[in-house]
Amino acid sequence: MFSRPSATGDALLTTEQLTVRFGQQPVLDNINLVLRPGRILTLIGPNGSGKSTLVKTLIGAIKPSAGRIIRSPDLSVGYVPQRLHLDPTFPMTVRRFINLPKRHASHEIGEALEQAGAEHLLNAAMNHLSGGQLQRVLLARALLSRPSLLLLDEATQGLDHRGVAEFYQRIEQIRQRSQCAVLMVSHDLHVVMRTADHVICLNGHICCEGQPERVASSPQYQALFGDQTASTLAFYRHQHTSHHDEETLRHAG
Ligand SMILES: Nc1ncnc2c1ncn2[C@@H]1O[C@H](COP(=O)(O)OP(=O)(O)OP(=O)(O)O)[C@@H](O)[C@H]1O
Repeated sequence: MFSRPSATGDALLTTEQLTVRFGQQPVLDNINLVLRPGRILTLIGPNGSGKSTLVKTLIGAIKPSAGRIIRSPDLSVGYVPQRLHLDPTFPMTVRRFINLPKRHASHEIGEALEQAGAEHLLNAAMNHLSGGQLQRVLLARALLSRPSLLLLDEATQGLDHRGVAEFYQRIEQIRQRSQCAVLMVSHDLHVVMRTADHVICLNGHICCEGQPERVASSPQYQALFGDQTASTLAFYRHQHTSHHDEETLRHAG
């Protein structure tokens, strides 16, 4: 599981007292986390709480002001960004986009697109993709590096409920198939509470973390997400009660 980095063991990536400032503005303070193979860690937090900054620091795009990141030699990162800025006047197919900056063999591209549910989009124009289709293409591109760690920064932004559920299902299938670790930034509190192994609630610093129910019932979480807490917890309990009932029924049957 994720734990404080006293013993990093088989960790893919560990941060120790990671701190980021933009000029004089502190954005991340004393972040300690451990990412282990095959686990799903979800980052939640209000707007501006430093989630994207943390992800960008982990991929090396932002230099920490203090602290350090320890990366395993086995670490290979696949990154799905929050946004993609493409010049709308510059036509580009998915095939071409996915071969940037490095060309890949056709069978590898086919496999990555299939895993991401985007096999039919190979010859589509990038600037004609819907939000959900674009996310799948970005996911396919991230999978091409055969990541041991998949980093997703609000990958479900703009998707409807069904799109969100499908996306999370797909990530779970990918995790099971490749045993990669997943770190995702999410505002989908309901889904987070159902799918994450470990949740970190960020607000410049880690204000609470642990298994979903523990986080959802913590005072720090409630202070940040108060109005959403009751429904999130109710949803979580309903899901678990339903699973429990199914189990009981199965055993009884
Ligand atoms: N390059 C930058 N230069 C200066 N300030 C920045 C920079 N990038 C982010 N910030 C600031 O750092 C803070 C954290 O931003 P960040 O994007 O990490 O938050 P977030 O939790 O991902 O927010 P959201 O949920 O809205 O995506 C914000 O106050 C933001 O304005």
